[in-house]
Amino acid sequence: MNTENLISFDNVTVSFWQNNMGVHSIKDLVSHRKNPFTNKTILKNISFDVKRGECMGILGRNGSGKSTLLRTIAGLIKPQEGTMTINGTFAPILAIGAGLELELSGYENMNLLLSLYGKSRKDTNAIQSIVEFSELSDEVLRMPTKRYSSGMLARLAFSISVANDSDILIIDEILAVGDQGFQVKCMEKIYQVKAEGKTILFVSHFPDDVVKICDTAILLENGVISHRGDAKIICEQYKSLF
Ligand SMILES: Nc1ncnc2c1ncn2[C@@H]1O[C@H](COP(=O)(O)OP(=O)(O)OP(=O)(O)O)[C@@H](O)[C@H]1O
Repeated sequence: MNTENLISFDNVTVSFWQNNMGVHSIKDLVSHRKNPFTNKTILKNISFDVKRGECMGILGRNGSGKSTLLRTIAGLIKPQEGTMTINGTFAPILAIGAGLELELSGYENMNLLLSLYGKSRKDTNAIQSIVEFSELSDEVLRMPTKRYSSGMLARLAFSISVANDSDILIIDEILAVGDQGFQVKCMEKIYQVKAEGKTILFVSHFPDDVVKICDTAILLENGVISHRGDAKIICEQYKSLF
C-alpha cells in the first residue's frame, strides 16, 4: 500500500448549537429566561490518517458521529478545533439522497454532478454508465428525485459516485436500502474500485460487509474514536457493544 496520506485529521473537534427546549419563535424565545441553545460537542479530538489505497470502515452506534465525520471530511462542516488535510477528490454524495438536489430529476442531478467533477454535460459515456448501473427507467430518471423511494435514491447516488474518477469513494449506509440484486452489484463494484487502488471510506452497521471491504476501521463511541486498527478486530469490538 502507498504511504501517502490522502486524509489526515489532527485533534478535530466539531460541535453544534442545539435548541433543546422546543423554542421555535421569537415569542417562545422571550418567554424563556435562559438561552435555549446549548453547544453540544459531536466529535471530540479526532485524529487519524487514511493512506492512498486504504479502505477504512467507520463503525458506531446510532448517533455516535459517523455521518458528522463524513460531512466534515466533505467540507460541509467546519471544525471548531484541530486541523484536517484532504489530498484527493471525491464525489460530493454522502448519505442516501444527501448531495442530490431533490427538486431536480435524476438526469438533471447527473448533469449537475458531472459538471461539478469537471466533466462535460455532453459526456454521454458517463451518463450512459450511470443509467446502466442504476437500472432506473427513463420514466423514473425524468421524475424529480423528491419522488424517489430510498432504494431509487441509493441507486442514483451510488451510480453517480462511481461514474467519475475521483480518488476517494465515500459510502454511507447506501447498501442498507438497496434490494439484494443491487447490493450484490454494489459490492462487486466496490471490489473493483478497491482493486484499482482507490481509497474508500465505508460507513456501515453491518460488520460482515466492513470486514469484506475494509483493511482498517475506526469505532466511534459518543464522538470519540475508541478503537482504531485492523478491520476484523474493530468489527469484533463493535459487535461486543451489543
Ligand atoms: N446539524 C446538526 N445540528 C445539531 N446536531 C446535529 C446535527 N447533525 C447531527 N447532529 C447530532 O450529532 C450526533 C451525531 O449524529 P450523526 O448523524 O453523525 O450520527 P451517526 O453515527 O451517523 O448516526 P446513525 O448511525 O444513526 O446514522 C447526534 O446526536 C445528532 O443529533
